[in-house]
Amino acid sequence: MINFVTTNPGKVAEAREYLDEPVEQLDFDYPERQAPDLATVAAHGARAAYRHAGEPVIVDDSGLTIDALDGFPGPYSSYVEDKLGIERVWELTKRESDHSGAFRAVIAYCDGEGFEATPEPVDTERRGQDTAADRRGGATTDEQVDGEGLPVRLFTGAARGKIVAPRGNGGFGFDPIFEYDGQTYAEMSTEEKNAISHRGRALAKFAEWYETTER
Ligand SMILES: O=c1[nH]c(=O)c2ncn([C@@H]3O[C@H](COP(=O)(O)OP(=O)(O)OP(=O)(O)O)[C@@H](O)[C@H]3O)c2[nH]1
Repeated sequence: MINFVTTNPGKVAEAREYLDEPVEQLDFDYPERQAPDLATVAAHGARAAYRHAGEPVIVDDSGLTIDALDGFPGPYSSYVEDKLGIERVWELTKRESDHSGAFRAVIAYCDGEGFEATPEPVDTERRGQDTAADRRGGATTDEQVDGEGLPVRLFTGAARGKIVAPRGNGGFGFDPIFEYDGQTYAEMSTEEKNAISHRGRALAKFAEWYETTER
């Protein structure tokens, strides 16, 4: 059983669809650290979530980056969704000539144990927001991320697409304004979205590692 610590049931639904292992949602709003990269936020969150749960956990920190807006809203996606809403994010993007953007997800696993440091290859598909912490990928130690004393393993995924006027009723968050290969995420089934999405790609890497690693 995997404890997915998140307040977002949309993330859990995708993980359940993807992973063979049962996924339990632990609805705990861990304190989110403000940082310019998702990896730092996810690693910090996984430590806090592990301390809260006392059992192995995963957390996901994800966000939308819009190229013409210099990667906005990035790690602040949740806040921007809450305060501006997706319609206004589309309005901001509409004025620009370049509508391209990317979704990125970092899944962080923490079980209080150490890992061998074997960095994973990084997605080549993304642009902008590619910080040193992101590039490191793979196993991290506290010193490598933020010196808080618990090792965390990171799995990243990215999908590039286009910001469009809202379409579709499925999914959650920014799904209606993110188009990949002619369809918005909100027009796809969970299965279709998982096959190509940022989270699906991160989940694939996590699943491969989780299923083949003795813990
Ligand atoms: O349309 C979307 N399709 C996706 O696949 C997706 N993945 C993430 N997001 C949005 O990006 C922010 C993440 O913020 P976030 O990682 O802090 O999560 P959150 O605040 O929703 O929950 P929690 O896990 O932190 O409790 C939130 O605004 C999410 O709605 C998505 N939007």
